[in-house]
Amino acid sequence: MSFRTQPLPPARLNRCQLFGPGSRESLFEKMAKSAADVINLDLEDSVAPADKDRARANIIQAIGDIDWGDKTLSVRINGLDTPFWYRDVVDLLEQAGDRLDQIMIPKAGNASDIYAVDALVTAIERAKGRTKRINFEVIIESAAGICHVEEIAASSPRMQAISLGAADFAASMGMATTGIGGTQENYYMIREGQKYWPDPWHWAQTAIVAACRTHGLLPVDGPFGDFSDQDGFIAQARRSATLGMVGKWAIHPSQVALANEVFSPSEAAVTEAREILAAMEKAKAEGAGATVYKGRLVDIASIKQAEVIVRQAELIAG
Ligand SMILES: CC(C)(COP(=O)(O)OP(=O)(O)OC[C@H]1O[C@@H](n2cnc3c(N)ncnc32)[C@H](O)[C@@H]1OP(=O)(O)O)[C@@H](O)C(=O)NCCC(=O)NCCSC(=O)C[C@H](O)C(=O)O
Ligand SMILES: [Mg+2]
Repeated sequence: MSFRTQPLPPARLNRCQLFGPGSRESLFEKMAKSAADVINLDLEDSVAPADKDRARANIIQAIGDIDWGDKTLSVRINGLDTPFWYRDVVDLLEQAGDRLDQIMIPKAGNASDIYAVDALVTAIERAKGRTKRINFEVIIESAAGICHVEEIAASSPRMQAISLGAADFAASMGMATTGIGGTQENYYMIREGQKYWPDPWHWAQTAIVAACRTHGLLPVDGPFGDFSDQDGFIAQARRSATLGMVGKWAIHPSQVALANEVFSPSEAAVTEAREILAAMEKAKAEGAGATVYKGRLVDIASIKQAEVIVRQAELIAG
């Protein structure tokens, strides 16, 4: 164990990030009224090139006009490989009000990408006297991004969260699929004639979780494209939660409640976590570092595991 203690991530809910194209302003009020913790207004891939200017103007207007409640409000800018991203940053930082919390940087390939956006944001904040710091969230969705995920996580004090973008990630990796997240038909094992489908996203998710946990960020699972497949969404979200991710994107309103449900610990889980903490308090008072709870070992590491669940429950309770 390093002598450095692992930093805690930002103490805010991030169970569901609801996306909507900046060019569909009729969706904005509905997004604001949804039960998502984070709203992502999109300037990137859900907006056609010809609509970029209009989408930017819509978003800047909506940031000030709409009551976003206590949600985290984020705008996804265009990638650094496009001619659009600098105008996104300049217009947002010069014209949008203080309600904007975060910029999402897509297709990050290395720490220098974040540095470039940070330099521009910092200059505009100073020039315009913006006192509220704009935070960053990043999407890992390329081979370069996953190779450099740890340096990206460490790249700026503005960093709050990293998501996996399964669609662009699959394309960049040359994966033989057009599915966005979830089980992939041809990714299977055979044992005694039975097919079994492992999770092709597992390793990338785990790398993101490790980088985020090392640097005190929120690891988030990205989109699940087939919004008619609720069971598929839940299965993917449960796997992500088990691996340490704190939430998942919704690309349709029908996915919001599913994400909130999966990433909120159940009453039974919270009760059990509190019971483990109580059992360990008792053990400590008796001079023991381990004890038995419901027939199984619990020890000092179990305290930390239980605290993860209790902390999340406390955040939800407000
Ligand atoms: C996917 C959609 C295009 C579907 O839109 P639509 O056909 O209008 O859906 P429905 O008719 O089923 O809508 C039912 C009602 O819900 C409202 N609605 C629809 N979408 C949203 C939304 N995003 N937020 C809030 N409300 C929404 C409709 O207006 C209907 O309302 P009503 O008539 O009052 O009943 C659309 O959902 C959509 O555009 N989704 C977001 C797409 C997006 O932002 N994509 C970008 C993120 S994913 C990505 O980029 C990939 C990633 O980067 C990677 O690489 O993996
Ligand atoms: Mg993408």
